Amino acid sequence: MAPPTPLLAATSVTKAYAGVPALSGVNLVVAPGEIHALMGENGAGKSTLIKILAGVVAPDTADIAIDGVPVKIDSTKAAYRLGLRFIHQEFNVVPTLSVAENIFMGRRYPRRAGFFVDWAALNREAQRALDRLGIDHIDPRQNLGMLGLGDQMLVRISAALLDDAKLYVMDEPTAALSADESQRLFRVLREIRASGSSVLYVSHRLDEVMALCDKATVLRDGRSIDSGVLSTITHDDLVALMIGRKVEEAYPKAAAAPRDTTVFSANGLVTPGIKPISFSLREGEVLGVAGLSGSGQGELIRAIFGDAKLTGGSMRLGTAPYAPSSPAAAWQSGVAYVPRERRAQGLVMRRPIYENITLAHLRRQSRAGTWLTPAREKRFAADLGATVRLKAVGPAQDVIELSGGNQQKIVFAKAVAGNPRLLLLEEPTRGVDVGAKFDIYSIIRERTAKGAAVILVSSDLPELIGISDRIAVMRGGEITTIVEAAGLREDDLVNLCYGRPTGMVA
Ligand SMILES: Nc1ncnc2c1ncn2[C@@H]1O[C@H](COP(=O)(O)OP(=O)(O)OP(=O)(O)O)[C@@H](O)[C@H]1O
Repeated sequence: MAPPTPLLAATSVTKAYAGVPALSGVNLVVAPGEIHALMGENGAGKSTLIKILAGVVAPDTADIAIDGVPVKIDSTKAAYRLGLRFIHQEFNVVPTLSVAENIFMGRRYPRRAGFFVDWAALNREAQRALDRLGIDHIDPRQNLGMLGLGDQMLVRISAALLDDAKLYVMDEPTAALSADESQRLFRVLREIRASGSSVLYVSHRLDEVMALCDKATVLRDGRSIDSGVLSTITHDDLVALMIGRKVEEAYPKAAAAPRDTTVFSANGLVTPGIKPISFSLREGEVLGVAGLSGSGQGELIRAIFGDAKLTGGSMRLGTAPYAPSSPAAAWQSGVAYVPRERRAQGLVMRRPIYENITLAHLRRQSRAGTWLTPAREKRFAADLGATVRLKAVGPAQDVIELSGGNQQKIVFAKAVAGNPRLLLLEEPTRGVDVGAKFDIYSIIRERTAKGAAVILVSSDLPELIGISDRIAVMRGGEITTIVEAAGLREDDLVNLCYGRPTGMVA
């Protein structure tokens, strides 16, 4: 029997940026009614390929057919008309508009008398879109900007699901979602598959891909390496295809137990987003922070980083009182921060890599008595880049030209460069490929071996359990419990996040 006509066939896709190839003759074939994973390490070319399908980036060459018919995708409108829907990592939303207006963005609003916007109908339709994902905690009338990142992602996904399409393209949709929200998304994606439409799914979370997707296409260095049915390949072989080497995927163990010296303590800390919080951290200790999105994790980190108004309580760093008036003051005290919104908070996008890495350390470096020359800065950045396996043309390349995962590696490299005493990490491996992820864990271990303490906020539960010594669970702006990470099961942690007893099957 002849194979069915592919829903999407993209062949010989080539794209170079300023002469540097990002894609070299890539092929991607997606059948109707399948969830197809697009995989590859950071900088392999996944986003470039997706942007070409979305009509955002013009390819140098590409033959694209939908349902066997050759098409030209030269604008986002053309992609939309062809039945393609995109949910990107860095999405375009208008925070000052309502959830409903964002869901209907780019579409015709429901109208009364053919002229006036029918707001009631708009909100009703938006609610229907949210219902599909089982979302009942978001009011379509509230401003999108009031929502956390995870909820904003849910709104975007709801918008893409508003009308039936042929192919839904999702770039790391679960990176900002809680475990429960991810499960709801997967249920909808399976419904889409059952209806005969398809999903092209990009994720660095391999377990998720193995459980959800039918087939995968693997890119490496801008070339299609292989493509096939996922049930016929092992997890380890898939990693080896992506990275080109075997990767040790065990969470590195700490060289020694945390020492008894206290590095940091919070005593009754209160801000507008958190209720009194107290805990202390020892030298070499990693404290994980778990919780449903918007439970106060971000507020806690910002309070420690001098970026929130304290209305009560106090902190100590080592033996001295610690009350940073600004993030700059926190850096100066030896507290470093890897923010989750790297574009907004972590990077100066239109400046070179070396400036981004050294920016925060300028004073410390020049105070050491040597001039901070560009050559020295570049050398420093190149060394740090190598430790996180940065894929870039060189340290002088602008950050905006790097792939998402490589940008995240720079934020991390910048944070550890100054040998901080306290390292605040929010989703440090979000968007980072499996090889570099384990390099990042090793660097965390190196720091703790030298006595640094770490606070790790992460929605990746295996990571949280694998790297933390203890895990603080947050709910409604307070720490409800702190548990030992060793031996903790993922579903018990999920139950704790929901305030349910452990041992329950979610
Ligand atoms: N605007 C640009 N200018 C120059 N080079 C670019 C530009 N956009 C992407 N590149 C380069 O193209 C290559 C592929 O990047 P791409 O973003 O497609 O990777 P990716 O597979 O999506 O990675 P990630 O998993 O990190 O998101 C990278 O080497 C990147 O630096």
